[in-house]
Amino acid sequence: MEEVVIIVGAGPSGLATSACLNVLSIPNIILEREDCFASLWKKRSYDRLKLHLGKQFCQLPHMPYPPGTPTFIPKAGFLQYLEDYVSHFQINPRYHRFVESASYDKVVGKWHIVAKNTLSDELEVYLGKFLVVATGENSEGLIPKIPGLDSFGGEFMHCSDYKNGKRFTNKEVLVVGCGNSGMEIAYDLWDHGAITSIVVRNPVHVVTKEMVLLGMLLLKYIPCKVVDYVTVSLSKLIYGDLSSYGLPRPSEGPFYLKDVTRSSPVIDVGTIGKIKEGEIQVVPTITKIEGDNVYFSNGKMNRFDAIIFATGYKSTVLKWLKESEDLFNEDGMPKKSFPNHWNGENGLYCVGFASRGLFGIARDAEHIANHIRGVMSRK
Ligand SMILES: Cc1cc2nc3c(=O)[nH]c(=O)nc-3n(C[C@H](O)[C@H](O)[C@H](O)COP(=O)(O)OP(=O)(O)OC[C@H]3O[C@@H](n4cnc5c(N)ncnc54)[C@H](O)[C@@H]3O)c2cc1C
Ligand SMILES: NC(=O)C1=CN([C@@H]2O[C@H](COP(=O)(O)OP(=O)(O)OC[C@H]3O[C@@H](n4cnc5c(N)ncnc54)[C@H](OP(=O)(O)O)[C@@H]3O)[C@@H](O)[C@H]2O)C=CC1
Ligand SMILES: O=C(O)C(=O)Cc1c[nH]c2ccccc12
Repeated sequence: MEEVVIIVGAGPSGLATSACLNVLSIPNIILEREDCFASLWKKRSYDRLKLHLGKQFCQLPHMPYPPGTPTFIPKAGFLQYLEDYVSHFQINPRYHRFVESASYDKVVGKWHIVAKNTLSDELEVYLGKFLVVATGENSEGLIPKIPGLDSFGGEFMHCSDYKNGKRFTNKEVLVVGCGNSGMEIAYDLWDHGAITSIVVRNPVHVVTKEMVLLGMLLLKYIPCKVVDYVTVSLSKLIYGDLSSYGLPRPSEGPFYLKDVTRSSPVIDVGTIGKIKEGEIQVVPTITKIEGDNVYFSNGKMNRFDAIIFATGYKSTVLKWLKESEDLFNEDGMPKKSFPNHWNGENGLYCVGFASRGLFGIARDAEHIANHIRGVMSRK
């Protein structure tokens, strides 16, 4: 099958790119390994998830949210928006297509893509002048290697498999990782009556969603240093010094760190209050696991029924994309820094790899579609 543009992945990134190309009347197809679009949101995220950035930072190109949409949109509202987006722009991803390899054929000047049809188990070949990688920064969950994890007697899972705390009532549960997933899942577990602990191994910024919204608006007019000063001051005012609870603040500011290290500040959903009340325990790094017992770097030990690893994700693009040295590093993330991260050679692009959430995705998609139009009009 031959197409002008082949997009791999039907998450918000793939959908946004397809919409921008459709608006420019540039033919394109999306190949998606799952049976639906936005599979991360539909299948691999917990029930209580809400968008944590204000709606103005979460819209895809060419379609604002309808009037009356709340500032912070729940998962179901975001999925409804995507449903409307897909039907409005007549996007029809090809589902059950697991892309296994993509390489550039210099002789014919086209990308040669092999996808497994997971329904028929047959391999299909697609040819495209342009290839857009939209498989995301969260393609696979990361579980760290911890000595003795294999011996753990209870249940353990990555947070992408966690839905809610219903079956953990009265169970001793350890959450590993204090990013936004870990912190919110710890709250959800507590809310369902689990005896909850969370591993925090490094300093972390704690903010409210309103502070992030204010910060994002201010960043348009004021230098990052000043915005960070305002944000940290507000955080100190609201949360105080959390180091005695095991949550010291980093010395660098939250927006600076987001920019430089890609790590997001924790947007508190109530977890901090529960930590202060002693309802959720903060524990340091795990040193080893023996059976049901987990040992920590402070020499203490506790038994747990379950462990939820909220320890981040990885990109899987290097598993299938050959000859991508100019665009991706060995972690499958862009080599070039923002804002020049999205454009490779031979018609190769990536969308959604700038760790800038949905507004970063919208920006990449528009750049890519316009660039493809430019290349096509020069030929
Ligand atoms: C829990 C969570 C909450 C988030 N909340 C927000 C938020 O509130 N606001 C915000 O701005 N950002 C948020 N983000 C960040 C980001 O906006 C989302 O992760 C977003 O879904 C990324 O979109 P994407 O299309 O790049 O990747 P994904 O949504 O991960 O989509 C990638 C798609 O590619 C498919 N795929 C992968 N490999 C292959 C292959 N080999 N062949 C075919 N298909 C493949 C996957 O099945 C998937 O459907 C959140 C991230 C997470 C993990
Ligand atoms: N809309 C929303 O409400 C939500 C948004 N998100 C977003 O999704 C993305 C992914 O978030 P998330 O899933 O939290 O992943 P992150 O990568 O943001 O966080 C991973 C966390 O795990 C910790 N960690 C990693 N390895 C270990 C280890 N071996 N032992 C202890 N701790 C460890 C990291 O700590 P360290 O810093 O020490 O490496 C970090 O705190 C982020 O951009 C986030 O903002 C996620 C959830 C909800
Ligand atoms: O959910 C995330 O972490 C995102 O990538 C969205 C985002 C972009 N810039 C930010 C700054 C503070 C918190 C979240 C984000």
